[in-house]
Amino acid sequence: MESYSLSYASLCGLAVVVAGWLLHCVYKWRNPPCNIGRLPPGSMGFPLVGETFQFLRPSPSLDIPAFYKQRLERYGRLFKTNLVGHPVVVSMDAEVNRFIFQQEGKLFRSWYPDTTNDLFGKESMVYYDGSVHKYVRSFAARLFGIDSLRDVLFAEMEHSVTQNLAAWATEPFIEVKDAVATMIFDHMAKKLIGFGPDKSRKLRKNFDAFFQGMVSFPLYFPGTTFYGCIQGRKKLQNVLKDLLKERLSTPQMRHGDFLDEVVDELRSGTGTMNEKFAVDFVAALLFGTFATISSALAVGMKLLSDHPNVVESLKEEHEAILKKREDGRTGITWDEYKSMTFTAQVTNEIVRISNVSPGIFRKALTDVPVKGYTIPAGWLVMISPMAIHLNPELYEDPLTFNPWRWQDESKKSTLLKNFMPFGGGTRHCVGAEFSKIQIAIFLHTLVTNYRWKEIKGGDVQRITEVVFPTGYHIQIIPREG
Ligand code: HEM
Repeated sequence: MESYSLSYASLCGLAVVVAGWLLHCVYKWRNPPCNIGRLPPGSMGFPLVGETFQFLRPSPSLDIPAFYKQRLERYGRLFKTNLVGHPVVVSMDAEVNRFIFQQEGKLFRSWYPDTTNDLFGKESMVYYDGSVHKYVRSFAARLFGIDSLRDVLFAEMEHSVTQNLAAWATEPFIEVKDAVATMIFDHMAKKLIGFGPDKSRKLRKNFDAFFQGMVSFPLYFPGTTFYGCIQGRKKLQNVLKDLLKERLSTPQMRHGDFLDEVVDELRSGTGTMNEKFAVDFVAALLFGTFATISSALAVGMKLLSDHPNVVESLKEEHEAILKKREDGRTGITWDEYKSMTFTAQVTNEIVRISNVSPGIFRKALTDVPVKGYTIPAGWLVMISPMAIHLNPELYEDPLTFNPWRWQDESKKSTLLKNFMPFGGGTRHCVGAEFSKIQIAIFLHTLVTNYRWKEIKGGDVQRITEVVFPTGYHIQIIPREG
């Protein structure tokens, strides 16, 4: 009896110690240390998962999700949280964002959560900084820089858009995001790795679940979104690795694609690029081109369908361009592209509302004071372009698709100052101009030759970018006359 009470007492004692230890851990989790100053307000959520599940909950409309709205009301434009185990300061403050962009490699450096690194590779472009980063950007500019865009890609994009729209017009309907993604992927798979449509479409299947992985919880077992993503990435990497190996073993054979240049670089012996990086780099470019623009254009098509007055103004601009042509030419010139003022305004509105980038991540290299708070060394900062672009103090009536807001010269510079869909500073998006051209050529060819009818789908949700849970299906119809 006595020994029973003793062991019962020890068990109770142990339970108290464990409970105390757990409480201590929870307290430490919820009250992270800050050496100087004070942390921004906010909650670190539950141990291990933080506030990840709240963060991933979509809004059932174009509006900013509740995760941001509630914290904006409670804490203001700068708040702390924990996402997938990382302490993060979320910035919805345009001034703070501009400051962070300018501090790349000084107070902050590019850093992405393990989930993103698992998807894009631990040594992807976002991993490098300083001179290696500069070198990689200049390497990408061989394909996406202004000379290549104007002299090579421009005409190719027009050809690809013309061919695809004509093919879509023979179908009862198309799902916009998927059709645009296929169009861009086919073009880019040819340019980057020399794949024709058959091989390219097989390769793209590996990307299908990929994009969701960027905003999924990193649970790696069969059946989870994250598992599907990583499997897709592995298959993709194997295809690219085998291709690179084959190309390296036959360097004398030229294919007229970007991989030729990668092979030259790897064989040059400068050592700046290695094979592992080359594979991740090409995969990221393949992904970056089609996933981003297809999402933006799907939102763009929905917004245009809902705003026929914008379509009318687009038609006016593009028909005027056709009328001005005196030589019976059919292709768009670079000068014509540069003259598409209203189209540029429409493009701005599409990227402002769609917010394709889920968030821009940086890591504080030291304790950084901002707006009366401290971002401790080692913490992440997540810049949310969406929260800026949908802020009614910066963009009047922000959920309204209004290309004319960009017309007023007196307001334009303020709008542009706060416009950050492509990031900023030394990491400004490599594909920003490519994206704008692709959208302009698409809109030109569409409104001058076709009209369209909504068939099904089109309901939207927003995580940060806008998504269509049941797709968005439209019929493309040739215009008469
Ligand atoms: C609507 C289309 C697009 C949007 C909204 C977009 C957005 C962004 C953003 C916000 C960043 C900054 C990331 C950071 O600072 O950490 C970025 C970087 C980047 N983007 Fe895009 N992007 C788009 C299209 C493209 C395309 C078509 C390409 C293909 C070439 C591309 C390639 C890249 C690359 C390589 C970087 C990394 C730049 C660096 O770290 O220096 N993007 N993009």
